[in-house]
Amino acid sequence: SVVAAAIKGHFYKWEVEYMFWSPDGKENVVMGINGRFPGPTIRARAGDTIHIELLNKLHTEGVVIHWHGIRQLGTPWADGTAAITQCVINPGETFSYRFTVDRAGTYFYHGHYGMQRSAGLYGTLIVDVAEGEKEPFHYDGEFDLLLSDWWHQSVHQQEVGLSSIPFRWIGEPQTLLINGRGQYDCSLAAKYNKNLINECNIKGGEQFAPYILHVQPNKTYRIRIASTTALASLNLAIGGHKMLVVEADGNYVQPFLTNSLDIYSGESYSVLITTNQKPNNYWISAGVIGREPHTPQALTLLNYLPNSVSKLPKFPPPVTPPWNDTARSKAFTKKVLAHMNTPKPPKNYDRRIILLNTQNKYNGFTKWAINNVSLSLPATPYLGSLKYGLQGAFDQANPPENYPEKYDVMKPPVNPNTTVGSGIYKFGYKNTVDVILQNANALKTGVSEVHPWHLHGHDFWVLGYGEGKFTNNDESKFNLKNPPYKNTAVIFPYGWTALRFVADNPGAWAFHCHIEPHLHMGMGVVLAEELNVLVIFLMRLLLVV
Ligand SMILES: O=C1O[C@H]([C@@H](O)CO)C(O)=C1O
Repeated sequence: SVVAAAIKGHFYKWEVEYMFWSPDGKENVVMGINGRFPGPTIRARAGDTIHIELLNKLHTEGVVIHWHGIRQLGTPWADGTAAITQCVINPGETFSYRFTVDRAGTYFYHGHYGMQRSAGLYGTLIVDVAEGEKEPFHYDGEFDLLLSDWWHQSVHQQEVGLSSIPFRWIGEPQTLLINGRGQYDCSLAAKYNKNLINECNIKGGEQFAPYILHVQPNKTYRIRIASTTALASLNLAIGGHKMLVVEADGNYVQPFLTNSLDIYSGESYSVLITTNQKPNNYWISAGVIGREPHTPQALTLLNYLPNSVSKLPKFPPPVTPPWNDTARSKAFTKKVLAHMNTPKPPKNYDRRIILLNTQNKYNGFTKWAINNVSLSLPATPYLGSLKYGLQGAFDQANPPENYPEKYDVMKPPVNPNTTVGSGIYKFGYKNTVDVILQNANALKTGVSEVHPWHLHGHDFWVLGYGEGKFTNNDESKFNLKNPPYKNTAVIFPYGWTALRFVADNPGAWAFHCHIEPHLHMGMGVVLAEELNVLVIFLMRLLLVV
């Protein structure tokens, strides 16, 4: 009965529908769950089973939900990726997600069909350590911040723009949101420069009222920060307080102090702060880096009790570092190293795949391609096609594992024409795979963008980052001692990022740029791991039960 109670505790009935909402003070339509935006927070303990019965109440669209950072060990069908692990849930239909959250950490969930994440289909997922276990650090209280970006144009308009000739880019977001709350056309910090922008007239109950962090003096707080932005890379800072970074993507890291935190879409971090400053209020700000910003900072308050929240902090909000200071961003990213108890990477790899990231054209459409293949998802989900051997369901040829040696990553593509395909990379059970993500120049001369790559079903070790074209000599610089163990890693402009993972989770897994419009334009690949092993695993399970 204890077991039954635990399972019952994590049974949720969710209904997804569009609803009117004002995330930033301007009424719009968002995707809500059970009438809420963002969706409800899931909180469980490591080892627990989560069971979500998802009813699609959208009238004309399918839906799925992906549990970002949860590896789905032995449950590939619960990963929630449309056309990869499942058919979309049709309007009026219910689908049951049942999976184990095997490891404590900061995670989130989001739509993984079309651009539904951009439409607001997301929420927080926190896994606490198992009963009787302890975190490797102490804290008195906790806050969870889910960061996102918001456009006033609907995702349908955005999507039509991306797939039109001429191409219409979505542009920069209107507002940055913290826990689904932001302010458009007014600022919480207007008092510092009155002539520039209006002060927000907020009473507290509004949908766009900031989520304020109320703290007691002289305590330690854990702030969990996850980014589900559609586009923006962010830098977050807390006035007057240093942050001790202790977790990244569900794994503990070697703690390090920082004044500000870079966070790319798909990443999550935990930081510890100590409220040992003068008992005033302080600004928490998040601003755009990596792309030229046209969006004001997201703002909220660190409110030292018993101060009123209306007491203005002494200093204006922290200034976001220059968006194009990539040297600073790289230095920050390289500080993220594994905690000593993290699993170590195998010393050698069985297979190395080099993935060239380029922006190209296909019949006049603007696309992103990997080794000159822009991903086009098939009608039948890969997981089923692989299990039942449906050879006609997707391209059977393996996609290329490298790109032409003469390709100049520093220049726009000489031949910008790409191909479109649905082929997959297949791995033997427990193969150690190295992936080199190679960035390049986009279509326009002198432009190379930041792309955060996210892997489903696994964590990978980030063995290194480098400039220009990856060569075999770069391998000698790999960090095999304490590489961070993550599920999302960024590639910097004109650079490469080296990852290693063990293909030990049978299934069909998405691996893609976490920028929503980029994935939609084909910036991803699909990996498949030995499904026969899965059958064996299930048979064993049946024997045990
Ligand atoms: O995919 C993208 O398209 C635009 C630009 O390259 C063309 O308008 C942009 O900034 C992207 O990230």
